[in-house]
Amino acid sequence: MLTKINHLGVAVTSIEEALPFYRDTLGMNFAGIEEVPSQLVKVAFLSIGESKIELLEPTSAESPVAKFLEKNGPGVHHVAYGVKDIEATIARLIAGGTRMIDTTPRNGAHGARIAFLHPKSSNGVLTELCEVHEGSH
Ligand SMILES: C[C@@H](C(=O)O)C(=O)SCCNC(=O)CCNC(=O)[C@H](O)C(C)(C)COP(=O)(O)OP(=O)(O)OC[C@H]1O[C@@H](n2cnc3c(N)ncnc32)[C@H](O)[C@@H]1OP(=O)(O)O
Ligand SMILES: [Co+2]
Repeated sequence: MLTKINHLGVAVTSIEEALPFYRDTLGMNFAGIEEVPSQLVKVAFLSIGESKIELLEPTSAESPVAKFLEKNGPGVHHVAYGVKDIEATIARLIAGGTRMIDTTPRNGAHGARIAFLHPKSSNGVLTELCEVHEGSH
């Protein structure tokens, strides 16, 4: 069902201020910045080997990330797992009683299709499914 961890989402107040730590101090590969209007965030991707860190900056006070930052300050926001067939995975989770935030896929970064599980249904960890195809994302 899940293939591997696709990325870890980290909430930041400013990508510009957070980026030097990841790119320069830790030496991760900076893969660019993208705005994702459907989620009201701007994201920066950094890669290390097969793994990625997604820095999330809210673009509006209504953004889920703005609410998270208000409550918790900057920090780890979600874990995203790669899946091959997101509809089938969502259906299987719903059938098993998991509470989904998204019952149908939404558009995420790089045009990937994503869906979130509610943290109350995943032991307090906001969890994202991310449909990934070979050679992309
Ligand atoms: C670009 C894209 C991509 O990868 O391609 C992305 O990742 S976009 C990443 C940004 N997008 C998203 O996060 C979309 C999915 N998230 C959401 O829909 C929302 O943030 C919810 C997770 C439903 C929370 O919204 P809500 O309005 O209910 O906020 P709330 O503060 O009242 O939270 C309700 C309960 O969930 C907990 N909660 C909230 N956010 C959490 C998080 N990130 N991790 C763990 N727990 C979390 C709160 O502490 C609270 O628990 P207590 O009740 O115990 O106090
Ligand atoms: Co994400």
